[in-house]
Amino acid sequence: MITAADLSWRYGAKLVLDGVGVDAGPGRVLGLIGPNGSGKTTLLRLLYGALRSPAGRVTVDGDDLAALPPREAARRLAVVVQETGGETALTVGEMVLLGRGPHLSTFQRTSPADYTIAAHALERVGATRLGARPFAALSGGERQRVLIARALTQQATHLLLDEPTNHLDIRYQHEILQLVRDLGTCAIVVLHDLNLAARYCDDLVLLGDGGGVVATGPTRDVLDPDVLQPVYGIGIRRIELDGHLHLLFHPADERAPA
Ligand SMILES: Nc1ncnc2c1ncn2[C@@H]1O[C@H](COP(=O)(O)OP(=O)(O)OP(=O)(O)O)[C@@H](O)[C@H]1O
Repeated sequence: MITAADLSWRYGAKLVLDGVGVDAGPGRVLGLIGPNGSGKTTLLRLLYGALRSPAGRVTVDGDDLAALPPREAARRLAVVVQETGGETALTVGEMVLLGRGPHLSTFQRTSPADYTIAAHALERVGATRLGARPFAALSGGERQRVLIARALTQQATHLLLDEPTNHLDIRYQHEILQLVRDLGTCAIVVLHDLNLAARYCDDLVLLGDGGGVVATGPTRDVLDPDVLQPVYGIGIRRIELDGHLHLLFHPADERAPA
């Protein structure tokens, strides 16, 4: 469970987040959505402690994140962000094994059990065949899957992901988000694709341009065209198909009749 209240952030004079709260319950997948520049990545960084809000606080299972020793924080929070390790000389297998770091004491070497955990994680993201390749030589989508495998290897109790479907083809977009769901751990995920959010998130936080939360709550409540249209500035229709909610988008000059 991750909760946060009253978070704010400025880049210079620009107020990006103002009094933002987040409530990610145990075993639930919380999506952070909103237009470009609304502060999703900044909020995620506040939630995993890369940035420290001048006010408010973030708690992980009730403990203040700012007070957790780094190793303990890393056992609780696994983070998958964009553009990680592009210049590294590590192989994929070595990269994934780094996820065991928070579980090893200083100078302790990885054990066969650690290798098994890493191999299993690579298998879960469909990347076993990449194990011996240099990480830096992978495509964007392959890298993304390997970084998710590293997060799984970390066996943290919470997972935070920034646009994990970026670079992934349509099959892996669904497979990775289904995997996140199946893990059953508390996850917070920045997503642009509202239809992926509809399918895989239990709850959503919708950020607007003004630095605040426009709507928050169960996914079906937040993905309301009346709520979304003014925020994204595009016509939106909502349909139900095969038991799933889908959104259809219409630029202003093609607005479908209600
Ligand atoms: N290091 C920085 N220095 C100055 N401004 C920044 C910095 N990082 C982000 N910003 C600005 O803060 C605002 C929020 O950025 P952020 O990346 O959090 O938004 P986002 O919702 O994740 O955007 P996107 O959907 O485009 O990825 C943007 O206006 C961005 O230009």
